[in-house]
Amino acid sequence: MREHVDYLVEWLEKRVKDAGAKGAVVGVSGGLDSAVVANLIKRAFPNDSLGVIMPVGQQVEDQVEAVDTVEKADLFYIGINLTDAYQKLFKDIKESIETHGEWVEDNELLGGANLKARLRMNALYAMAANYNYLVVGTGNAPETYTGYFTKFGDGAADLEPLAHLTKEQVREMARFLEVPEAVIERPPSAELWEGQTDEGELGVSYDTIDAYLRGESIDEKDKQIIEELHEKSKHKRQMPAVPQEFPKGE
Ligand SMILES: Nc1ncnc2c1ncn2[C@@H]1O[C@H](COP(=O)(O)OP(=O)(O)OC[C@H]2O[C@@H]([n+]3cccc(C(=O)O)c3)[C@H](O)[C@@H]2O)[C@@H](O)[C@H]1O
Ligand SMILES: Nc1ncnc2c1ncn2[C@@H]1O[C@H](COP(=O)(O)OP(=O)(O)OP(=O)(O)O)[C@@H](O)[C@H]1O
Ligand SMILES: [Mg+2]
Repeated sequence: MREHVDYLVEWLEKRVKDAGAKGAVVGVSGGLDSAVVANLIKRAFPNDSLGVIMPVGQQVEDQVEAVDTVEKADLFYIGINLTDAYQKLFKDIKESIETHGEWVEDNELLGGANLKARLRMNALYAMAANYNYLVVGTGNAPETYTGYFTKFGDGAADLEPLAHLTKEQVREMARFLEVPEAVIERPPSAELWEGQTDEGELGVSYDTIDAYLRGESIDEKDKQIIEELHEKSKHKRQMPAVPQEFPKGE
C-alpha cells in the first residue's frame, strides 16, 4: 500500500507541476473518497493543499466527520456554507420556470441534488483560481463505471487520482492513511437528500460492482443493472458531441 500511495503522490506532484500550478484543492465531505484524496494532496503539497467543507442545510462545524478528516490529515481547510446560495438559486430557477413554463415536480429532488453538486464545483474552481491550484476529484472505479456522479458537478475535476481503484481498495488506502475510523465505517452516501445511500440508489452494492470490475462472476440481475448504468452514462465519460465539419460547397 505504501508504494501505491507514493505512486499517487508523485503522480499528483508531476501533474500539478506540468500544469504550472502550485498545489491542489479538494472538497471534503466526511466520506471515504474525499478523505483519501485529502491525505494524498497533503502528502504531495504539504504547504499548498486545501480542503473545502461545503454544507448545504447544515453549519460547517456540524460536518463533524469532514472536520475530523482535515484535522487528522493536518490539511489546511476553509468552510463555506452554501445553504443560502443553494436556496436562493433553487428558488429563482423554480420561480422562473413556473412563470414561463412548467415545473416538473417529479424531477425536483434529483434536479436539486445535482444543483448542490454543481454549486460545490463552482466554489472549488473559484478556490483553485485564487490559489493557482488544480481541483482534485474523488471519483473511484465503480462510480466512474456506473456514472454515479453529477455531470460537471462532483464529476468535474482536473485530476482524478482514485479513478482506477475499487471501493475496497479506496477503503484499504484509507486505513493505511489513518483516516478516522468513523469515516471508514460510514455507509457511502452522496448526502444529496435525507436518507440517501449510494447502494440504495444504485440498486447494487459496491462489493458487487468491485467484483464485476475485477472480472469475477456475479449474479445475472446485478450484471444487467451495472451494464445498463454503464451504457446510460456513457455521455458522462466523453467530451460533448460535436457535429462533423460542414461539407464545403454545400
Ligand atoms: N445521452 C446523453 N447524451 C448527452 N447528454 C446527456 C445524455 N443523457 C443525459 N444527458 C445530460 O446529462 C444530464 C443528467 O446527468 P446528471 O446531471 O449527472 O444527472 P443524473 O445522472 O440524472 O443524476 C446524478 C446521479 O449521480 C448521483 N450522485 C451525484 C453527485 C454525487 C454523488 C456521490 O456519490 O456523491 C452521486 C446522484 O445521486 C444521481 O443518482 C441530463 O440532464 C442531460 O443534460
Ligand atoms: N459537504 C461537502 N463538502 C465538501 N465537499 C463535498 C460535500 N459533499 C460532497 N462533496 C464532494 O463531492 C464528492 C462526491 O461525494 P461522494 O459521496 O461520492 O464521496 P465521499 O463522500 O468522499 O465518499 P463516499 O462515497 O464514501 O460517501 C466528495 O468526495 C466531495 O469532494
Ligand atoms: Mg459521500
